[in-house]
Amino acid sequence: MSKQKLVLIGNGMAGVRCIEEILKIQPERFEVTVFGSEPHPNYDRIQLSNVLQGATTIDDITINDWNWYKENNITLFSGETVTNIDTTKQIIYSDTNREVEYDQLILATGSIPFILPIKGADKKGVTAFRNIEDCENMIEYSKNNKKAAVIGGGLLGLEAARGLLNLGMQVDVIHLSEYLMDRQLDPAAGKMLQRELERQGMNFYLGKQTQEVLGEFDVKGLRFSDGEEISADLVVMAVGIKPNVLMAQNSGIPVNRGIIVNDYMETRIPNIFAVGECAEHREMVYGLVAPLYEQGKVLAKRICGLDSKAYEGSVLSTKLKISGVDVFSAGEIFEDEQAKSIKEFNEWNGTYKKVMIRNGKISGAVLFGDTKESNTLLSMINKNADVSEYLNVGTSEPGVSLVTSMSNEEIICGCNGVTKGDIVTAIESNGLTSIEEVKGCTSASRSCGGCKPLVGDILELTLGADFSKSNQKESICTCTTLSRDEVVAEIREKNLTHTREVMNVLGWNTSDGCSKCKPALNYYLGMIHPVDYEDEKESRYVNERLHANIQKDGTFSVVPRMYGGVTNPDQLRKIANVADKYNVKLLKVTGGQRIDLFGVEKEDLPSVWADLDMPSGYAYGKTLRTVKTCVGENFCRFGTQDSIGLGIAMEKKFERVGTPHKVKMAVSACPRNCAESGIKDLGVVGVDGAWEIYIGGNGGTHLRAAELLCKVKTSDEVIEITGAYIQHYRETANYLERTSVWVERVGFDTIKEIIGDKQKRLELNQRLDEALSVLQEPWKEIIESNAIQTGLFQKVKIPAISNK
Ligand SMILES: Cc1cc2nc3c(=O)[nH]c(=O)nc-3n(C[C@H](O)[C@H](O)[C@H](O)COP(=O)(O)OP(=O)(O)OC[C@H]3O[C@@H](n4cnc5c(N)ncnc54)[C@H](O)[C@@H]3O)c2cc1C
Ligand SMILES: NC(=O)c1ccc[n+]([C@@H]2O[C@H](COP(=O)([O-])OP(=O)(O)OC[C@H]3O[C@@H](n4cnc5c(N)ncnc54)[C@H](O)[C@@H]3O)[C@@H](O)[C@H]2O)c1
Ligand code: SF4
Ligand code: FES
Repeated sequence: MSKQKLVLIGNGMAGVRCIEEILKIQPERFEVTVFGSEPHPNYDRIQLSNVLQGATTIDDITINDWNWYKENNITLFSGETVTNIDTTKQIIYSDTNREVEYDQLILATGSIPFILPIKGADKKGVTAFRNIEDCENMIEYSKNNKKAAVIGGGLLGLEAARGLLNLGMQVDVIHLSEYLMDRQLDPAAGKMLQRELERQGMNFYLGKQTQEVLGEFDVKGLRFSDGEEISADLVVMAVGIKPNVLMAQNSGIPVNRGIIVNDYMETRIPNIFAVGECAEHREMVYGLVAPLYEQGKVLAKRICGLDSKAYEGSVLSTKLKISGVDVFSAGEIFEDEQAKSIKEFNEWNGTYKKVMIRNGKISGAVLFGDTKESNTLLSMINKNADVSEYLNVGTSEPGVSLVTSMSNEEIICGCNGVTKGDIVTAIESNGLTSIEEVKGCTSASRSCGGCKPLVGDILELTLGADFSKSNQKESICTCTTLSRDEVVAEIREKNLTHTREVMNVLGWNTSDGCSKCKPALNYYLGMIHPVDYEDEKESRYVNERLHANIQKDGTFSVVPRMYGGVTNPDQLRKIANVADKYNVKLLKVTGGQRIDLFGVEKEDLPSVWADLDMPSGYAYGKTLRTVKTCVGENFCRFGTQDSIGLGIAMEKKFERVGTPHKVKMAVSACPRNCAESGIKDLGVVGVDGAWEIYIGGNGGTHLRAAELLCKVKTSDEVIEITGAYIQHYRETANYLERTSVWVERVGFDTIKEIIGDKQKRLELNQRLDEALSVLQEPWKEIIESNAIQTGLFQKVKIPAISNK
């Protein structure tokens, strides 16, 4: 019997997922043809935000590569748009004049971004944010332009804004409503979100209607309806989307806002179905993958002729994908006569929780600052749980994973609708041992990736001692299948000495590597060959290349070192003189007890350093940042030890050496802990004639208390332990892994055992001393090199060497 011809129009997330579901049920039933306007294989659109934010690359976001189509005998016409459908003859026509017959046809044409119909919207520099090309354009634009304006403070606009900040642009967000994410949050959460994003560097214009894009050919700015104008080199429109239905409509398929479908995704024309953002079901169109994937499952069964449950609509839930901002919203979010809420607001922690109740049932939730309960709440909303169930949920003990107390019905992966029970069953019946295997088997973590940590926790819970998080093989980037440990082992074994050589010898699938692997390889090579390796500056991030921190207005901040946070009148005078001479816009005492000079022009940096004549504080570097100290025995009534002396000695000894990520230390002379030793990568606390050493603390976005490693008597012992700890971290952590994450991954007890071993401690210190022995003061090196100044700081300006 000849196969039925199944044609899919739209090679996006919803359509291709539906084909996958069909292949799972009846792999041989159809001859499948796919048309896609975009010249790419099926990719994860969700991850474009992460690409823009620099957390992943375009190469990493392919869901099904070209081979997948071949392996499944699917004919793919990519970069080809279907222009018309003859619904009587059952033929489709494309823009290359191709004609293809179908027995069954799926429309999955997605949405198109809404572009405000205002004057100037067609100028060069105005873009939407929907596909790979938009993303690449923005990245390209950011290289030569400084100011971006994002119109729309919804999910897409804010994720785009964060990406543009990461790309070094100054970002204004223009929003119609008085508070952000007005479709997903209430005003309280919207305002909290605004404060947090302002802290991250975004600037907001709220309650503003954009009237015109200014500029002759290129964008120069925006004018609002109240007459106010702002300047901009790039304008991103993120004001919503509309279902892409024109071609279907012109072909006579009934359309309202979207293509009208029933509970089985059937349109009103025989043998034509619609799925995804282009479909309108019970007067709803959806713009998130979870409902689209549910629709795809129902349609797959229908098309394969199996009895399927009707699609009855979905509860919407969203999380904002911006690092350091936890926001969750699901179901209904506004109170009315029947819908009441339970609210908890913790101003101190900056957290907010609102749980909505309609007719005694949980009907929605908004979480800000702490989204741990999001999975539990989403499950409750989905099953219409009674409010008593919510009130009886206990909080999990600190340090115990949330998944321990979750029931099997609770959803772990919101995007793909996968429950804890599904994952546990898959692990047990298929012998799965890694997140990647769980992803392949259940689809959990396959879309936005936000549920990965919970999947890891379920593996650990189910496999117990057989599961080791540190054994999870993850390649360092998509240029290679090798993990960090494998790459490091190969560099050592084959004595590789350059990044290019590593890429060639280890069979990289790209010629130049990518933004993930290049700096990582540069670090690993430097760690392995500390004396001979010549640092590849071009592989480093901009702040490290220029030895200063770029600010949102394109100027730089300069932080000279002040050992142990101690300064003197001479240094202060020099800083004051430099501030006057170079019009420094802001002088600020940092959390690390030193002085930051903000607003220095790039070309002035070498002269500023020469005039300061102080060492670099490495405030930009992946190395030791500061050793914060309390006043200690010299002045404090409670101090019994010399915290300042020890802090200065540590800072002088360990400064400049490259580490996988930044390292912060502190020394307090008594348990009152004025230097905050408990939240540092390494913290020292004076107690009864001894020093306690704590490791793995973090005071940043993922707050973590440091753990007590050991107690020693003398300052020399502190320095010896610290040296071993730093070197062990240098040798075993992944590039860009903070000690707080490393300690958890490798295991505190393992680290304690290695540092506790006298011989190993000695060897680690010897290797660290070798690395320390060749380091130079970077500012001095630049001041003395004409070539570096010309190459890196544009204007040739030879500063006078200080006559001190
Ligand atoms: C930056 C960004 C971040 C996002 N983040 C999230 C998130 O965190 N969570 C979430 O759930 N959702 C998120 N979304 C939304 C999610 O990506 C979409 O809901 C999903 O991709 C829609 O799938 P779809 O298949 O319906 O449409 P699409 O993925 O848009 O696919 C439709 C495809 O059809 C093609 N096409 C259209 N017409 C034709 C034609 N006539 N002929 C041939 N091909 C055609 C289009 O070119 C397109 O490739 C995000 C979206 C963006 C842009
Ligand atoms: N994390 C996520 O889940 C995520 C991330 C990105 C995109 N998406 C999806 O992508 C789609 C597009 O996202 P979106 O944020 O563009 O849509 P949206 O509709 O959620 O938000 C658009 C926002 O723009 C505002 N707006 C409308 N007109 C405006 C104007 N003239 N000036 C200023 N602001 C205006 C609206 O008030 C609204 O808050 C949505 O379906 C969204 O769910 C989801
Ligand atoms: S930590 Fe103790 S010794 Fe140091 S300043 Fe505070 S109270 Fe004084
Ligand atoms: S929650 Fe998005 S992939 Fe699991």
